[in-house]
Amino acid sequence: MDFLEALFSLPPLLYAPLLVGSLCLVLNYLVYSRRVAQWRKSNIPFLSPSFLIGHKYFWGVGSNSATVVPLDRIYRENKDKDLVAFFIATMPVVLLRKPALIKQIFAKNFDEAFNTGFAVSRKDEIEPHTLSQSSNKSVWKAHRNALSPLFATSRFSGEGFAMIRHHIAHMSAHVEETRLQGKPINTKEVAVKFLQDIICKSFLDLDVNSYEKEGEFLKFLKSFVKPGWSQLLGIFAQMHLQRIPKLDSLKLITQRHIEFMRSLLQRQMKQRSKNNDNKNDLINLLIRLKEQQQDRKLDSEMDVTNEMTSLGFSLLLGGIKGNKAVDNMVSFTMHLLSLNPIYQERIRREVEDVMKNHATTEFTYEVVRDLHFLNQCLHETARLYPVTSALTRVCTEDFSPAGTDYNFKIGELFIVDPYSIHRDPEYFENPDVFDPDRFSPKNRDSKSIDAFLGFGKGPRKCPGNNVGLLIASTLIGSLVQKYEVRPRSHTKQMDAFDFHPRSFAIVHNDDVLVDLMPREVLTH
Ligand code: HEM
Repeated sequence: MDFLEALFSLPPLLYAPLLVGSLCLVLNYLVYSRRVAQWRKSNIPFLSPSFLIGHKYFWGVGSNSATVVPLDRIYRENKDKDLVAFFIATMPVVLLRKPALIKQIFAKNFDEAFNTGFAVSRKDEIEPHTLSQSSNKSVWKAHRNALSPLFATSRFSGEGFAMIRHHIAHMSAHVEETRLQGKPINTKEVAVKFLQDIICKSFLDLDVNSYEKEGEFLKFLKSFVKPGWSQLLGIFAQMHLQRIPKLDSLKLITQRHIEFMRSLLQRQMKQRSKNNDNKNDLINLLIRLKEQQQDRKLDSEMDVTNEMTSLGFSLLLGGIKGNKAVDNMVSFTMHLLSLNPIYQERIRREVEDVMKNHATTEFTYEVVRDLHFLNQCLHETARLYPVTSALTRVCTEDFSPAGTDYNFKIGELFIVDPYSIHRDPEYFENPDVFDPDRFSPKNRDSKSIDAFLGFGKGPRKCPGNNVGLLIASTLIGSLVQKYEVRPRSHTKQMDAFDFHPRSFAIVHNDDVLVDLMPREVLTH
């Protein structure tokens, strides 16, 4: 009593924070103890929370370490377990360690663990309906089916590749100009521009001309991708406070984004109808959808404008994440090739041989499709530097995976850390070494196939991976054919401490610069 009296005799400015702080401590304690009791009952091994702020390894995240660093430490310290639960701040998570259990939950128990955890308030018009964030299985299924023809790489065969060749010429001119000015090549910048131009043209029929002044659309794209504190907070809030309506500024897709996307799609559709073109892209898909509006029974939660906008965002956000994945893949591969000239030479020989087989001297769809060693290099990069530090699923129904005695309850958040699994010697020999031959058909075994998570797992795995690989192969193949790639900014192989500390994605903290030496000069 004396204590309370003393407390309330303080000025409110002093005692209010003390009261709120104490209340938070009590709430935290309740959250922790309830969940720990549930894990104990469900046979899930767990790590007790450190003093009030979850697991202590995460305390440095965002300031001096990337998310993957604490995840990797927890993964390595719990070798004897299939899975281990702990808290990231007050957020309880279950880290799945074993590929067999991951496959079981992500594929066989798909119906019980469908959500990715980024599901947002169902009241939002657009975000809950985009592919990567969808928490409604029937909408997700319909959208994935509708979009699947757009992810087929055969779309780029024949005349479809002419557009890509046009962008190869554009990119090559830009790279050559930079080189002649004596400057290094910024691999990420080259990849982003190449990709952006191709993805926007092939999906939205939009010429964004990334090499020219940054237009309205590129500014719009950029607003999604900058890793910063607000993005980190937004993602955390999204995973943590799913039922609480979020401030617009913390949403990934804000009202401003929605309005921009709606008017962009309408403009493109109008233009298409006027020109009477028939292309196999998103714009045609939306026109067909609109035509079917009368006789089609739309999901009651959505009208056709919202459905079209969310399809646009599905592609764009997937494409942006994909863009990020592809530009990362390209710049990490260029980094690794710059340190391993022997593999550059093998790519060069492969390009020459494949072109000869196809009786051509230029890149075509068929040439790129047959660059198998280059494809192995890209997979090996995705193994060493997977795009995300956490694949996630949320338990949507109570279940026990077959053959285990774990009982998962609704709301349990599963995370998988591809970086740690990919660097576990149990699945990949000499895991820190860049060795593209481990992905050759001869060397691949079911153990490493199950453990490879570069494109995700189960029905929600990446639908755009082949498009991404095709674009990355075209870019790298055409550069390596002409130039020898030498390291400039990163002269040793990067590890987790070179990653951006405020990004959930595994991205470089600095630009990756290389020098390009023309081969004809070198051979003289
Ligand atoms: C080649 C580089 C790429 C990599 C490494 C990559 C990686 C990934 C990963 C790890 C996921 C999460 C899968 C899971 O949770 O199981 C994902 C999902 C997704 N990706 Fe990609 N991606 C790439 C390219 C692309 C491209 C180019 C696009 C689109 C044009 C794209 C569209 C998507 C979409 C829409 C999803 C969400 C799927 C769903 O939830 O149903 N990706 N990607």
